[in-house]
Amino acid sequence: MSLSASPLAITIATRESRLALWQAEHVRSLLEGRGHRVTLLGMTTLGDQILDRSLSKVGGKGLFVKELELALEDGRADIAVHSLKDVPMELPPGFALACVMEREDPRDAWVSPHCAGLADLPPDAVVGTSSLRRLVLLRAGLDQLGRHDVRIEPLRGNLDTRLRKLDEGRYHAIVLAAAGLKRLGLEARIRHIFEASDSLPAAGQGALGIEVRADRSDLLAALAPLAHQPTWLRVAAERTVSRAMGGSCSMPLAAYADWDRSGALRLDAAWGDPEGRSSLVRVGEQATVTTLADAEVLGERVARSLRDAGAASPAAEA
Ligand SMILES: NCc1[nH]cc(CCC(=O)O)c1CC(=O)O
Repeated sequence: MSLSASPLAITIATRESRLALWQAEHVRSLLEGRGHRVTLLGMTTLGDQILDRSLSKVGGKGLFVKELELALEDGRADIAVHSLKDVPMELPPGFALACVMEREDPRDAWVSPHCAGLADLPPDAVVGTSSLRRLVLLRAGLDQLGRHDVRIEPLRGNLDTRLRKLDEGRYHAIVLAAAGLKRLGLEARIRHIFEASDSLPAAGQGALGIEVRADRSDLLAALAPLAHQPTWLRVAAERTVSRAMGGSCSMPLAAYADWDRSGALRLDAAWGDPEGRSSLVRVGEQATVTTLADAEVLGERVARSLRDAGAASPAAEA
């Protein structure tokens, strides 16, 4: 039995930020290495155009994904490469996640020209971040240090834009995904990487997923060898927590899974009240996980624990 699918001509739909292009090129080279012919189709999505408002206010993650899906639907492209963090928990009918690839560093990074970390910030400092998750986790860390003077301000734009805003002096420090910085060769800008215990990552952070039309069995076969099963199981557990909590990027939710020394999957989750009315809720559980279904059971359990511990779904908040 041959494991290799027959060579295909594959067009990749991609956003045009430097990070998105790096990711698409990465998949291109892996597919070319397996004998496929690959073309890139660059596209600007609504999410890339809206830079002045917080994404959570204008419709969330789907903004980065929808236009690429249209290109798959009408046949202009065959596959779309996504940062899994930006992919909604439920894909629209007719689409499938063909594979999840090996994870880059999933942690958050602290970037600052003058400050080594939270404890090092000058009085009334301003820290930039685009995510509610980072906001509530940073707030909790700052509260622990008694730093009620520090302000956390929104920061939007692609990676280069965010770094430029830091360099212009608008922030003392910013917090970003380490994965993006590392992929673009910007690792030298990282002053500090938060351990998961200090800034629990978002579901899927650092992992890439490839989306196809569900009826393209030729592509499903061609992409299967790019899958990294240990990553897939981790992010399946994480994404289940988000889905069970009704998660979108308007919810300050973290979910992070990793294998422990015994080979079990340990899943941690955190939820914070963006208005700061209640303190951070944090839970964690582990289970033996060998299938996607096992991962989802663990994710459901952790979501239930979060709710039992006081985390609220959007409906309950309204
Ligand atoms: N929300 C934007 C986004 N989507 C994916 C990444 C980084 C890389 C990744 O998680 O794969 C980023 C930037 C960031 O959060 O700083």
